[in-house]
Amino acid sequence: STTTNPHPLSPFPRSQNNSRVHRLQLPARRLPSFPAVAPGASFAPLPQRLGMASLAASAAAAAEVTHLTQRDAAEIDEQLMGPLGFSVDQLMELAGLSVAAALAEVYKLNEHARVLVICGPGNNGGDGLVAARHLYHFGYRPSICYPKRTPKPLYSGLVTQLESLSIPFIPVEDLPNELPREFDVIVDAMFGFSFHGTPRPPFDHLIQMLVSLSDIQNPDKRPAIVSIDIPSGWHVEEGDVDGGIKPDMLVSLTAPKLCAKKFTGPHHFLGGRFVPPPILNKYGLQLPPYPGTSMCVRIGKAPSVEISSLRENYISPELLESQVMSDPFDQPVCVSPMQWL
Ligand SMILES: NC(=O)C1=CN([C@@H]2O[C@H](COP(=O)(O)OP(=O)(O)OC[C@H]3O[C@@H](n4cnc5c(N)ncnc54)[C@H](O)[C@@H]3O)[C@@H](O)[C@H]2O)[C@H](O)CC1
Ligand SMILES: [K+]
Repeated sequence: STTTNPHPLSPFPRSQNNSRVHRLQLPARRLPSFPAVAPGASFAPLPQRLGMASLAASAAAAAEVTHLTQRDAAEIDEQLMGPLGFSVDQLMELAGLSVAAALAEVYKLNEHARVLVICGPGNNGGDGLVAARHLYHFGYRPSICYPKRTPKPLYSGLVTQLESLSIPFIPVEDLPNELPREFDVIVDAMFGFSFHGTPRPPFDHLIQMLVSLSDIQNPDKRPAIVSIDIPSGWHVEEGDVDGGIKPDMLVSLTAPKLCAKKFTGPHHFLGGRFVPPPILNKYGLQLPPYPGTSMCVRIGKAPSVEISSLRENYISPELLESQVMSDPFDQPVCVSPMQWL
């Protein structure tokens, strides 16, 4: 045999005949162990091929999506970036792309081009920087507020990339008083699952600013707030315990954290389509399947679609996202919106 000894950190155990077994086994933390994942399918626990009749079952299953503790979220991150071979840059790129894709699904370019991304000092802020770059390439006009920059090559590289696109960085003290007039969407990328305690300056002020915005009742008179992974300032497990931000949209990454159970806004999405079976199995994750090649999937029920919006833009997907199956030949029968007109 030409095989050599495995690297000491190799995740692949030797099989008896001394060849590498390309299946990483992490010790199970929890009971459930799901059947093998079908090739090309993201997640085994939910039915991979849902017909029209099983849409109700799908909605019910959405209610059973796994919610992670703060500790498990951090542990999964460590395993992805340790024995599972990912780099932080890779995961952040996919996380940020998921956020941009989810935002673009809900807040269409023609009405929501002006996006302010407020970035914190950690990886949640990094996700925001990546999302801003993708939004730019989707045609949006992002601006960034990044008051506490992290002096690591990953972050300075992301800043350089954004500067090369002439994306404005707005110092916190120069943020316009009249945010609703200046922006259509605000992305909250301040804190994710490592947040603890109460926010320190200048984030206390920035969070208060978003709280005041979410107090404006008429959604047409204020920018929509999109939180990445955790609504910043919320307790990662308890949720909004202190009159915090009420985002319109939450994009959970990898899996929702416990605080997401308290999210009552209209748009909850899951992103971070990179979770491999060893993590799914070890943590017994129940997650919805991603449709087709999408980087994000809606969790829970979509708000009802207005016929007028379909008439305006009839080439939009004809199905609610939650109805779209991963297999293009397995879509439920749908009446074209043009036939309704
Ligand atoms: N596997 C995944 O799902 C991935 C998710 N990603 C994103 O990363 C964040 C978690 O990133 P992390 O760097 O661990 O932490 P945070 O961004 O939450 O912030 C840490 C940062 O904040 C400071 N801090 C903590 N508490 C406070 C406070 N009360 N006041 C002020 N500052 C505070 C702390 O000192 C640190 O500097 C996750 O949520 C996802 O968004 C990855 O991008 C990809 C993998
Ligand atoms: K956040």
